[in-house]
Amino acid sequence: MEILSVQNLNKHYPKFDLKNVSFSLEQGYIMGFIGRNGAGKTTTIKSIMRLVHPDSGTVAVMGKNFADEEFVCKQQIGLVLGQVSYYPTKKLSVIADVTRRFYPEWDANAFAGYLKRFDLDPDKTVKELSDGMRVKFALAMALSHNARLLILDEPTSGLDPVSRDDLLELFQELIENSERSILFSTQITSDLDKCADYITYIKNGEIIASTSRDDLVNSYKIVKGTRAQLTETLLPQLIGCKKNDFGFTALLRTDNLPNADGLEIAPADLESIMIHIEKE
Ligand SMILES: Nc1ncnc2c1ncn2[C@@H]1O[C@H](COP(=O)(O)OP(=O)(O)OP(=O)(O)O)[C@@H](O)[C@H]1O
Repeated sequence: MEILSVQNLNKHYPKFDLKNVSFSLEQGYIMGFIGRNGAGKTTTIKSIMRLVHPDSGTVAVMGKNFADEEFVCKQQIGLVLGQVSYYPTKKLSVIADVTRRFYPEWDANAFAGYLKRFDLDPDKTVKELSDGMRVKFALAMALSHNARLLILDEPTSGLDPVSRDDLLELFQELIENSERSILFSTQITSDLDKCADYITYIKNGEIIASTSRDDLVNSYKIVKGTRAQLTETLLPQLIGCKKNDFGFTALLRTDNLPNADGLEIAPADLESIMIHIEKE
């Protein structure tokens, strides 16, 4: 079942446009949302949640139109925005007490269980938590109102590699029974190599790919060659070609491999795909 469907979202800012953003996410999967700084990831997430008003477009959560049934849709979503701050001087237990009033499905036992599991002391204040603990606290809250869709804006930024790995393992565990899905934006593409089933890639406010990670990665190759191998036929097919004194490195669509005879060919990963596409 489609847990999230985004169709033709548009949002105009004086110096930026989100243009016809469309993608969808099935239940039971993790989707990574990538793009350079300023590409429009947060604006997309905020437009989905109607924290900013999109100029046009529709969002559906489990088949329900978000604009028509905002309350019902929001019950299904756990949103964790970057730099989760809440009220720094309030205790976790107090914040949870306020939050639970907005969620009829709030499960106090589940909340206590997640606090224990994430090693969070309810008597601590938010400012006493590390960045990783703040993300975990936000997740504990989202999971305690039984959110089916977790939308996380850069949840792993600012975390050390071990805490990031911990969190990625948790994400995978959270989708294990196929009831939940996770959409998370990140700059750290290696995190997505580890856990994302799907990738949505936004560039200058436009979605340039939304597909399975494997399909995306397999549809490109990294090619290297000498200057002499940079022929007129090959050149237009190279994406983000970087030249140096000895030769060149570029991205090539796998479909165009027949034109790469004699070149050194290596698999692409998300980072190299992004770097070459952005350089183009
Ligand atoms: N309230 C606003 N008013 C005007 N412009 C805005 C507003 N919010 C965001 N923008 C602009 O929209 C563009 C996209 O910003 P957005 O925060 O969505 O990018 P992002 O992909 O999340 O970037 P980052 O990875 O740096 O967080 C930027 O050029 C930003 O300056």
